[in-house]
Amino acid sequence: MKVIGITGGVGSGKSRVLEILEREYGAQVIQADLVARELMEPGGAGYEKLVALYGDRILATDKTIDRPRMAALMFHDDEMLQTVNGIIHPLVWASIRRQIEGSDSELVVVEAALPDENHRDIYTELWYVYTSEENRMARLLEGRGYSREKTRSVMDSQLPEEEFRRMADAVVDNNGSLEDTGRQIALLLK
Ligand SMILES: CC(C)(COP(=O)(O)OP(=O)(O)OC[C@H]1O[C@@H](n2cnc3c(N)ncnc32)[C@H](O)[C@@H]1O)[C@@H](O)C(=O)NCCC(=O)NCCS
Ligand SMILES: Nc1ncnc2c1ncn2[C@@H]1O[C@H](COP(=O)(O)OP(=O)(O)OP(=O)(O)O)[C@@H](O)[C@H]1O
Repeated sequence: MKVIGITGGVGSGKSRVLEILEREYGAQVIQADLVARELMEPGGAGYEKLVALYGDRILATDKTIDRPRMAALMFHDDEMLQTVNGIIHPLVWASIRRQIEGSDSELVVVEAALPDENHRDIYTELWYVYTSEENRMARLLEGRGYSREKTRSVMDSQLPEEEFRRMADAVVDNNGSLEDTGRQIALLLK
């Protein structure tokens, strides 16, 4: 089994790269963001811990976690960011490891915006999806309706580009068309 990690900053195109790997190469896809989301639903292992710490400040009226509100708090408060990461990330990595162990797929792809040196052993290879900040900003404003301010605060909460490059085994440049990105992926998988 080959396990490829896909990392990169917010809006760099990780999900698009995942789609190509799933559609054209039959990869099984695991997304850390989605794993975290499930853990934070009522009944999930992370929900009680976060609610015990932050209470109504992060809850919607139906008692689910109010994600836009939590983003507005967390991406502007480094202490909260570190605390949430400390609660959620160990649970996310444990879940990802279990899913890989239980998989019989030849190719598994793990999308993680936040690569962690301590979990590098999960991947056979780690790819960094590189897109300039200007292009990411433009794509997120247009494609996802993010505000400039939200995008900036998430970017500032993530690793700097040099760190991503240092950890990665390969770089996929997604500044051009998706066809171009697809060609780079084909070469990397040769
Ligand atoms: C704050 C939350 C509720 C905001 O949810 P929302 O639906 O608005 O955004 P979404 O989850 O799509 O994330 C938006 C962008 O921020 C990035 N991001 C999310 N969490 C983090 C974090 N802890 N540090 C840096 N970037 C992050 C995502 O990769 C994505 O690029 C959510 O991001 C969250 O619960 N984060 C903490 C859990 C976490 O670290 N998840 C990331 C993968 S493990
Ligand atoms: N090569 C490309 N050309 C044009 N638009 C693109 C390209 N790649 C991605 N996009 C668009 O940019 C936006 C961000 O891409 P995507 O959702 O794949 O990023 P991501 O890295 O998965 O984001 P996140 O970190 O939030 O999970 C989307 O609207 C997507 O359609």
